Amino acid sequence: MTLLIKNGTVVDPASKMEKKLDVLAENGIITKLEEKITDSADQVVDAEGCYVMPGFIDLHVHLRDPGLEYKETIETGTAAAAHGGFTTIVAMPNTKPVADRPNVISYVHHKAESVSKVHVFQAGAVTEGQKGERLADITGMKMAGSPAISEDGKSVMNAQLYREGMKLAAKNDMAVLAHCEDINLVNGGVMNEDARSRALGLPGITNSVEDVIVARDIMLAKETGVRLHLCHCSTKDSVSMVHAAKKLGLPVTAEVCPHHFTLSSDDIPQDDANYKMNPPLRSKEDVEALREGLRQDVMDVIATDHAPHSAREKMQTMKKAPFGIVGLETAAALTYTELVKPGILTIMQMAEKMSYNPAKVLKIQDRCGSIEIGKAADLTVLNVTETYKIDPDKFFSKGHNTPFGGKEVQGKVMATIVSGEIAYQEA
Ligand SMILES: NC(=O)N[C@@H](CC(=O)O)C(=O)O
Ligand SMILES: [Zn+2]
Ligand SMILES: [Zn+2]
Repeated sequence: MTLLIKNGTVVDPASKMEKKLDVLAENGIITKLEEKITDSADQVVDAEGCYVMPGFIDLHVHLRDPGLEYKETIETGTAAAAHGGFTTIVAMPNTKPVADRPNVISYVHHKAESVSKVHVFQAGAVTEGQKGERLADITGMKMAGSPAISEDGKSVMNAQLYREGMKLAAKNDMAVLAHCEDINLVNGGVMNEDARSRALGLPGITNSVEDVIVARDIMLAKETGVRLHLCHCSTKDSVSMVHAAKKLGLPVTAEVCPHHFTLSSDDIPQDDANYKMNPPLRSKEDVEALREGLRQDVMDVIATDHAPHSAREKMQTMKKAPFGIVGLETAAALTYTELVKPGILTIMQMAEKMSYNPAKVLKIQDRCGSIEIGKAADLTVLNVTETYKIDPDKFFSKGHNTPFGGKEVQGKVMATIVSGEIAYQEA
């Protein structure tokens, strides 16, 4: 099986090369990178006028399977991933049952093998049932193929228990993907605490809800030596603390979600649960700090926190609806439109934050995350010249819960190639 991508501009974060080159893949591996490849191939993708990027890697996806398939399934979630240019995703463990043991990890991996065109890694929970009482079988989950642990959806509030979990993760060379939220400080909040929440008459979530746990988790990582990856950072002080941790040489990385660098709480037009997610949309000052943190490479990764919910759930008021919005099918466009187009990030930085850096967090950079001979042919062809409107009716995800419907963007995925095969191609 051979596949040839012609006429595109290859963006390779490993060699920092941006150059018009053809790419030949044979049996899933990149075998040629040259100006004009004349070999015949089983399939040819014309990437004229497009970027050819290393396939995007999303460290933060909720696939909702097992148990919450009315929101999403492995089939629909991974189809959405391919549609969004993602070739590898990490699924979070807050399913039903919780992914807290080897057989749930294996269930997701096996099911993905049969129904998914993209690579799927299931993260293991830190504690049994995410109850925060006893550690899950972390070593067993590593043996079942899980690269990371996470209590996403909540924080492990018992720091001693978390510290023991981190030690086990460090021993197993697993990353800890940390959702940072002090559950007591939340105090019933549903959006950022500010003038807008007061105007809407809704209970607020202060920045300290996130910041105190970011500080705690960085100190626990310092003590345990674990690789700590901070999920969905939303505050300016999170950025400062990540910066300080890096200055200390700690193995800390951090992600920002597109909605947090695109919208502030001032953009919430009314009580509409499509604007409800955790952490919440923050102040303009926070948004500015996130953008600056990304620009300066303090913030390493752009991840979606794709959190599908049913229309019925999200029709409710902000007080009642669950937290979360979908993200797989809007992330590339929002990143290009909000960050690359205005010159905040280069296209190379986009490739780093959406592919190369997440590959390093998962320690799979020997296989993917870059465009080099011998690497997996996991590639995303991105058109950035055409302007279009985001249309949730075109999503492959079951979830249509997004505040971005109708938004004009640039950055359309033309083809997603996984192991040398076309997983998605724009008609
Ligand atoms: N981000 C969200 O608002 N929701 C996530 C949970 C999470 O990521 O914390 C979900 O599972 O729905
Ligand atoms: Zn979370
Ligand atoms: Zn999440």
